[in-house]
Amino acid sequence: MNETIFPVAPTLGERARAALGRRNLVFVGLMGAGKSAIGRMTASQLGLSFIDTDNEIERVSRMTISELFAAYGEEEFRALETRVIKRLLRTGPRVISTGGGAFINDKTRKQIERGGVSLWLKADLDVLWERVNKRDHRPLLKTENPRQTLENLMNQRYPVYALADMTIQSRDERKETIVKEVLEAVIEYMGKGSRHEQD
Ligand SMILES: Nc1ncnc2c1ncn2[C@@H]1O[C@H](COP(=O)(O)OP(=O)(O)OP(=O)(O)O)[C@@H](O)[C@H]1O
Ligand SMILES: O=C(O)C1=C[C@@H](O)[C@@H](O)[C@H](O)C1
Ligand SMILES: [Mg+2]
Repeated sequence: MNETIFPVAPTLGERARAALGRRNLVFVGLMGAGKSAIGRMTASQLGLSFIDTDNEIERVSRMTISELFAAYGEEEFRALETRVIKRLLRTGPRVISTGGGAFINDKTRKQIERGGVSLWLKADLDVLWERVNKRDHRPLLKTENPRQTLENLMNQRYPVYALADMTIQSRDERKETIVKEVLEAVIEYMGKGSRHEQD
């Protein structure tokens, strides 16, 4: 019997994986933007491993983020975060979801610029608040008016997150849809005159 073999078109994930090459894909953005949830699903589509820097920091320090802030303060936490991210970028490629403040730190942001392509998951205050107000494990939001604190962080940080290579709006939409947009953005960014084109 004659068998006809049809060429199989690569999936969106496979095309994005090829476009990414040896680069890490690094998710940045505020608490609740979806970096962990969308990052994990994106990694699975790309066939890459996934790591969340907050989880990795908790693993290596054997302390929770809240405990680290309480025991050593934010500055020490940032120094640890910088070290952890540097190591993760060196041993990729992988998908890395960063803690909300990582990209704001100049040193960490420069590392990410060198070792990865960055994607800002941008979200409105209402979306973020809806997602973060259910849990109280975030030390920076342990204030009298956490919604206002979140808004202040948006005002301070959004100009810096805007330096990321790509931006995708995180909104009340199925996670699968956001992941698809992420993969399309990677293909477009890596293909069209990105600063990583020659890598
Ligand atoms: N598109 C979406 N639709 C519905 N829920 C979402 C969507 N994206 C994320 N979420 C949910 O919002 C919550 C916050 O998301 P996630 O933990 O991924 O945010 P994060 O950016 O990693 O926050 P943090 O910086 O605090 O770790 C989670 O419960 C997640 O499942
Ligand atoms: O936005 C921030 O500065 C933070 C976000 C979290 O992911 C944690 O990294 C920590 O709570 C600090
Ligand atoms: Mg997270």
